[in-house]
Amino acid sequence: MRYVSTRGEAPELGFEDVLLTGLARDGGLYVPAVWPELSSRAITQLQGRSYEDVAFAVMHPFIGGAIPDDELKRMIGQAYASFGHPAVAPLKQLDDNQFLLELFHGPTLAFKDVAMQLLARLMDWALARRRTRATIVGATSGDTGGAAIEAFKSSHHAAVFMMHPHGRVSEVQRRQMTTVESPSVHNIAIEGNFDDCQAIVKALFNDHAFRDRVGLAGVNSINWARIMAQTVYYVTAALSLGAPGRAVSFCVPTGNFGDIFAGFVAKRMGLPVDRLVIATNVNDILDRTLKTGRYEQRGVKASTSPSMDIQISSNFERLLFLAYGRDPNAVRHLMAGLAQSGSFTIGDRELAQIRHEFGSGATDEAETALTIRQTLAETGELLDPHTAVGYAVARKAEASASPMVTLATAHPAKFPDAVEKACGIRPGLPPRLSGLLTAKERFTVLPNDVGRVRDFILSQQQA
Ligand SMILES: Cc1ncc(COP(=O)(O)O)c(C=O)c1O
Ligand SMILES: N[C@@H](CCOP(=O)(O)O)C(=O)O
Repeated sequence: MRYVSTRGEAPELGFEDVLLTGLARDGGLYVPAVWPELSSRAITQLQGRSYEDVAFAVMHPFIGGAIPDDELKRMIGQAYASFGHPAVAPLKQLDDNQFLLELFHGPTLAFKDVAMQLLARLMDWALARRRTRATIVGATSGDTGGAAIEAFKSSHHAAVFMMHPHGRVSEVQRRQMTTVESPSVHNIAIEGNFDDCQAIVKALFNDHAFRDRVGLAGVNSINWARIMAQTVYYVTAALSLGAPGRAVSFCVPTGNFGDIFAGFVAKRMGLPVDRLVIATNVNDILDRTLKTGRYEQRGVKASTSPSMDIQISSNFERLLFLAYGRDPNAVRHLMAGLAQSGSFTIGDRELAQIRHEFGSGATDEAETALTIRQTLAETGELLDPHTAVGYAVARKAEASASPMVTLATAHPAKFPDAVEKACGIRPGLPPRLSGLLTAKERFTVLPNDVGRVRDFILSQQQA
């Protein structure tokens, strides 16, 4: 499989290079040059198979011959062995037509574990094979950071520098990052929001001298392998609900647009997906974009679903590339507009195409809390605020014959204050995390300044 940049000015790469490269050298994001096909026959053959078997079948075409089959199977097996549910991503029925896809059974209780547990193994394997080291720099609004640190904390080949917005993640999320004791883990609290952190990551990738000097790598959804691994659970969910004979819709709590883009990839491959519904919190840029055609940044508002407090959705660039017929000139033009004025307008034809594939909806804070309360009363299920945003939108989405699956992206125990305030119940952490709230924290506060972050990374590497 070959991969191309959305901005068309970086070299085409194979899977292993894409895995270790992160952002393309032209500032774009890598996407496969063609979509592998998941035929009806192939989907039928996956019925009744384990998560690990489906993962191998779905991901193999993206990896091609880059990793021997037995090695890939071993890494998939190890990645999901630590999950607290044998199905890895179990499906739960809430109502006649409403389902939850529980993606929080991994070690850090959020959907990020699903891809990150595998990504760390793939990257370590590739780095060991090349006898080289990587410096991972990431940005998190709360969950990517914890998942990455957990997955890479024992890596012999990578150091992790993770930036989170200072004071804007939940205490559990922060502590899952800052209490991990490992010489190769460095936490940076940026005096800014998630968009600032992500902008610093991209600026460091675009500093080619720095990038080459430290062997920069990415574990955000910039990295194609993250999207690839997230595609798998759309397939397992659809299989459970009757694919290939029955189409399924998905409603996805959305921030950086990586998770729902993975669903779009599954659809492009041939999975019978009916609607893909983008659910946003008060940071509703994507909902507004779908309704008006104008992608327009406004200030990030802090919410009870902090992981979705994002205004610049990195992966939307991948969708634009596809909507514009894989035209990198169009993407460069739109991204230049975003950099200059904080906005761009999508062409009528392209907007119609996007609307054909995606629906959208937004919820405010009151509706999120109400959804937590009502869902508990009606079904006994305790939702985290991100999942509640998704479920609120799923229930409002236009009626469709297909089952609607909301992605349950985090465990409520990661957001005990918000959940307790909404419904009076304070969810407790699992026993294995009982020491989290008293463990010693380590992090460095830095201003929202790429130069200061660069200097910090270099100083830690020399130390
Ligand atoms: C719990 C949770 N839900 C939803 C999202 C949004 O996912 P994405 O950024 O892939 O759109 C995130 C952050 O990524 C998250 O941590
Ligand atoms: N919500 C995310 C933000 C980063 O998203 P990613 O999918 O690009 O890693 C988080 O929790 O950190």
